[in-house]
Amino acid sequence: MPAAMNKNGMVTEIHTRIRKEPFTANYELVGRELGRGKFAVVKKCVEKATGKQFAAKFLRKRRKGADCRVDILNEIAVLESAKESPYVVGLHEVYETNSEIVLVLECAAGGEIFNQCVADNDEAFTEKDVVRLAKQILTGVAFLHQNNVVHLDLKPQNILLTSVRPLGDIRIVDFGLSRRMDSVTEVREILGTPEYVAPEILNYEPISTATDMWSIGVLIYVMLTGESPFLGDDKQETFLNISQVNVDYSQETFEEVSSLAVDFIKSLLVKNPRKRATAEECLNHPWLNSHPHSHPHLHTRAASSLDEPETSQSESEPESPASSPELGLIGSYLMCPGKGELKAGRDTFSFSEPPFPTRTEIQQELIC
Ligand SMILES: Nc1ncnc2c1ncn2[C@@H]1O[C@H](COP(=O)(O)OP(=O)(O)OP(=O)(O)O)[C@@H](O)[C@H]1O
Repeated sequence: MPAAMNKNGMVTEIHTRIRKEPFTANYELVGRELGRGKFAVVKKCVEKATGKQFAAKFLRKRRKGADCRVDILNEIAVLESAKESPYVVGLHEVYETNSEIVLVLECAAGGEIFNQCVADNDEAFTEKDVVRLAKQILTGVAFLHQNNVVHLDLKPQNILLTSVRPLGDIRIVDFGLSRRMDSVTEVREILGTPEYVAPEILNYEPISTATDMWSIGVLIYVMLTGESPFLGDDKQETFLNISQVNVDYSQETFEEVSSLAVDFIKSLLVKNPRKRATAEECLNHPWLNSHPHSHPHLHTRAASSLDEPETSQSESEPESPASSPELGLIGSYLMCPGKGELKAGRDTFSFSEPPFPTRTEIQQELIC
């Protein structure tokens, strides 16, 4: 295990200088809030010295009564390790006050791809757009995986665009749940978005880079159809759909979408993580090297079944839920580098149990 990594797979050694002067000495906040998450507010700002625009992410250090500074250091360390990738949001500077850490990030002015996923007009993606953006997402994720980082929260709200018109390039954001996979480590708490989590998360089985690949399968499904493949009427139904890999591949849902695209998604929404395509394998899939027509705009039917996130403009309480309901699993996960041979001894989550299994200790055996 690298020296600066704790047993939860979090890296705490960073190279960026943490500035202690007030953030407002060097930046001016402009315009409206760009977004918010569970513990952060993101606002547009301008660097006084250069006039350049950035996105300032204000992260609270105390969350639910606990000091979470190490989690923020981990997020910074992951951003540092991915700075060579054009598809991972750039980190410019870091500021710290008694209560907050401010990450000054490259501003992705086009916002979340979520907006195009729910669009029902000419703002919606064409299949050609999705092919181009999928290549970028996979190139970014392949870079993370080559560097032994797993994102663990890939969803349309965390894939941003540099511009909307013309359609720009993607930037992957929100490394708050990311972990290093350099050695077998344990993760105790997984907070994610129910619709995007892989079956191994629900079953408390080991996490690997394949866990991200499941989420990419869901993401591409949503980008092409405007529908969320596993979303049920409640969390329990969503979990059941995920666990049973209950996916609708009907022609009606994939109207105007090529069969190569469906084949691509099928290579990712596979229950066994070892049988799921890797990012590298995906990049070689014929769909990504095909040339679908640029029209029509996809899912121009009635708006999709996706939950629209509430983007609150309020300044006050960053802990309020921002997007679709969160998943909160407290468990014990093993993280396995690569696709090692895994043997998990956990009995499967029963859906007669409450929707949030809270088992704290699971015996697992790992043969890598
Ligand atoms: N660099 C950026 N440029 C523009 N908008 C951004 C940027 N970073 C984040 N945002 C916006 O702010 C939102 C919240 O940011 P982020 O997901 O990083 O916060 P978080 O608190 O870690 O979220 P979560 O609760 O999902 O873990 C994003 O979904 C996006 O809409």
